Amino acid sequence: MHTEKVNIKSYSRKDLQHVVAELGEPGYRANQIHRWLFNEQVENFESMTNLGAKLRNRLSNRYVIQSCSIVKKQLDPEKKNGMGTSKFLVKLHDEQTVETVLIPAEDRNTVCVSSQVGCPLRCTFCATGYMGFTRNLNAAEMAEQVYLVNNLLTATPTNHVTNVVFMGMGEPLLNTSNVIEAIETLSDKDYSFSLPQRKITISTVGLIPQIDAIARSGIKTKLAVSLHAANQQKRASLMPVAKEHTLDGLHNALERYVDLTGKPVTLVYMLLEGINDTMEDAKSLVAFCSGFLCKINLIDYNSIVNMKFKPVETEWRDRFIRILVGAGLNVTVRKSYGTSINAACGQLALKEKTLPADRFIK
Ligand SMILES: C[S@@+](CC[C@H](N)C(=O)[O-])C[C@H]1O[C@@H](n2cnc3c(N)ncnc32)[C@H](O)[C@@H]1O
Ligand code: SF4
Repeated sequence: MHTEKVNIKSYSRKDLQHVVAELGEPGYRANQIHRWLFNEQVENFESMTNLGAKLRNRLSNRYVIQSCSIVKKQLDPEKKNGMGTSKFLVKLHDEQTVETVLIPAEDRNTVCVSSQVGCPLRCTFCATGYMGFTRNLNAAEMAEQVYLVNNLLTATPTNHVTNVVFMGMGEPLLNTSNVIEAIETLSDKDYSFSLPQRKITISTVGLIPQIDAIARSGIKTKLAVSLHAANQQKRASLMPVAKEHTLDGLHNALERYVDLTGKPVTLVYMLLEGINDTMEDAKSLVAFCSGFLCKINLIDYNSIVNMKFKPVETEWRDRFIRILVGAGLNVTVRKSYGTSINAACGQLALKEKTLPADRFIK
């Protein structure tokens, strides 16, 4: 009977322990294999020279090594660090594709990683939400998005990835265990890439049990919560998931998170004209921020073809900011990079695809 070989990269480090145990090998072999796959990034079992010919043969009879690859690049003409904001279409282990974005700045090179093919949460302002959900990415597929971009950057001496944000396609906390595994691989101190966990940010729509799980997990990454409204009714109409993961519940979870980790949370707020931008909305945001350490990151709405939302005028945004700052909050404004190539937040699924009728400008 013909059985298809499994991609060994689809296994977590723990699964690799089972793989070697089944072959009657000692546990340390799992770490050796993991190192060959993710530190040396080898493409065949023959290269795993410290395993012995017999074991290498047995592995290649059962498994294959399949990696992700970049199948399309789009570069923003505005350059920093020799490269502009760049969007990469990355082919996964099974031919599905996701988008990965490089955002170079004066002092850093940030890679925006996708965690799912599509997203099931259907936030009303996000193009990815309209793709529907296909599947979660495994840990290797997330780590490899970073390696692929890093390999391009390191072609230029002294240039490398310095920050990673899980802000690409998908909701990372619907794929928590794989995301944590990817973070552990990217930050493994024995590997040459070895990115400190504090340079990695997980962005979530605000899933309450998963925020608790992240706090308890002991990982040292940063947490960003996409808030976008501090009024329950408004938030639920923008983000359907907020009906179940309510603002009150989220506030309590963030208090617990900060208590346990000692780290502030970034609240991401996208100003949408006539929707969440009134002075009353600013005051609700101030009230939401009491009781736990946080920073506000105001972001611009990146327009999605045919969607009914509009970004606010700069003067209006400044009035909003004055209320927040006046209340003693720490506010930053994120400049949107990459809009000319549809690489900015929420634009990652944007193709020539038509959106449903309720998203058309009325
Ligand atoms: C695409 S999401 C992925 C991470 C996670 N699912 C989340 O929602 O936080 C990353 C960020 O993009 C924001 N976003 C989505 N659509 C946007 C749009 N049209 N303009 C600006 N930001 C958008 C989200 O609210 C979130 O803060
Ligand atoms: S904003 Fe995040 S959670 Fe919402 S649909 Fe987009 S990817 Fe999913």
